[in-house]
Amino acid sequence: MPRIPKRIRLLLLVAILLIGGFLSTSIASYVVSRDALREGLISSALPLTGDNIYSEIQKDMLRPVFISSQMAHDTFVRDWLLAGEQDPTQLSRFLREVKIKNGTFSSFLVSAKTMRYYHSDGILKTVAEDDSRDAWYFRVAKMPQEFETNVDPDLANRDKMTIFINYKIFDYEGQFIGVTGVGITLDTMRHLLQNYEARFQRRIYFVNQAGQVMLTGDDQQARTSILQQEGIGEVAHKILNHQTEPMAVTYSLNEQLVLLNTRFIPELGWYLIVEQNETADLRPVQTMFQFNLLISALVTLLVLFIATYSINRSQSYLETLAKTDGLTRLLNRHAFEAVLTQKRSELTRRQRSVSGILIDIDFFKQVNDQFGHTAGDEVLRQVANLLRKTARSSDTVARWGGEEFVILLDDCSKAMALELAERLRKVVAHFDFSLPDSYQVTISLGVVELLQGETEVEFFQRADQLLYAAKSSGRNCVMADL
Ligand SMILES: Nc1nc2c(ncn2[C@@H]2O[C@H](COP(=O)(O)OP(=O)(O)OP(=O)(O)O)[C@@H](O)[C@H]2O)c(=O)[nH]1
Repeated sequence: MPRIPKRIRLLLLVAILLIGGFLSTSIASYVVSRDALREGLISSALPLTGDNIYSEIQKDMLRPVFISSQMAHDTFVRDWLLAGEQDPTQLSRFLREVKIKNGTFSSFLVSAKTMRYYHSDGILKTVAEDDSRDAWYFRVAKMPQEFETNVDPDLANRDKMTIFINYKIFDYEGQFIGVTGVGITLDTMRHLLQNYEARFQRRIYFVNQAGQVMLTGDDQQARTSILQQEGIGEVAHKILNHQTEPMAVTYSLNEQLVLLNTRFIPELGWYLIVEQNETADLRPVQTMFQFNLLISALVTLLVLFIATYSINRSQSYLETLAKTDGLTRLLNRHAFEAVLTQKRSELTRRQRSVSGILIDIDFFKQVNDQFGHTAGDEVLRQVANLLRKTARSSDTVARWGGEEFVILLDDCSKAMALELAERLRKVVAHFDFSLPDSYQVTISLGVVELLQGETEVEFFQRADQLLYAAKSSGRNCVMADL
């Protein structure tokens, strides 16, 4: 397996740390927000809707109870019953008045003596104990409490589902003499549900104790049982077996979570169900999550870009530092050797000449001794500058060590190298180094051409010998082999 460079490994590590960090905080904040939202819906929003609807229902139910109570205590009603139900039109008129005045759907009275069922248009029927549709009357006649609320189809109104307030009538001695009351349709409640559904984007409906859907905001909705419905069917038993406190239940439908709050409404004998699919509410949280991820990705890219840029910069700075001679800013010996190695390998592949010039400042010790080390350093810097300026840009100029320099001339014959060496010698010899007593610095040079198969050591040995020869010949001169 190829080794991954350290720099790439570092960048990978930074990327993994950033992505890991960002991902974990984004996911954690998403989960916290989602749970808080879910918790808010379950523990407060949905129960609150249930509470509101329940209190509105109670409010709506109180008025008919009050009207029914007044009817049951009306002296005309009681006197009319006790007088033997003489003129039914009188009672029908009374019932019609109540109905119109209070805007109820129907009004009725059943006499305990004659078993006649009166309504606003006259006598509807005679109730019979064996008729299941009249069972309500016999239940009310026997019940201990004064009134009840009952939901039944209205016989007088094409069997429309109606909430009846059944109020018992007693004579002045407290004897039971009949049942009266009013019926209100479920339309008011349906409007209530529609209103809440539109306002809160929640589904609100009633089911009876057998699980059958009794009333929804939408009139057309099928009256199926929740026991048979997909999703809610799983929790239907739990809902229908609970009649005390409001209860929160969740179920999933089409891979989405539905949050549900249910409460039993004793006045109706129905369960009020408020449910909400959390997906719509979660959308802003999901959008925020996606936005977080986008920002994280951008920040990660930016950090990686800055890190790559800084690493590259500091790396190239270190590389330059490692290759450069601190005093003269020329290449150092180590870097020069690398260039020479490369040129040698190229030489074997391509037919071209590579030459070298070894340069030494004459009597440099004297410069140091006479003018001090600082002046000596300045001379080194100036000689380096002269070499750099005079050589071609393709030539490699380096400080070989101490007061010695070397130039590698690519694609350059010995003759051309000799020419350059001579030019260098003259440039230095004529340069004003601004030393006291008009002291003139000179250089000696040895010129060699790199031979095929020659080692670096051999190459430098030959150059060194020529330089030595130049020194021996009186300095300030160039020596090249034959
Ligand atoms: N100021 C300064 N002096 C240096 C530096 N490096 C080497 N030298 C000095 O350069 C001098 C070289 O002296 P030698 O090798 O005796 O040669 P030379 O005096 O130049 O005499 P020839 O080479 O025979 O002409 C020594 O005194 C070193 O201390 C440097 O970086 N700065």
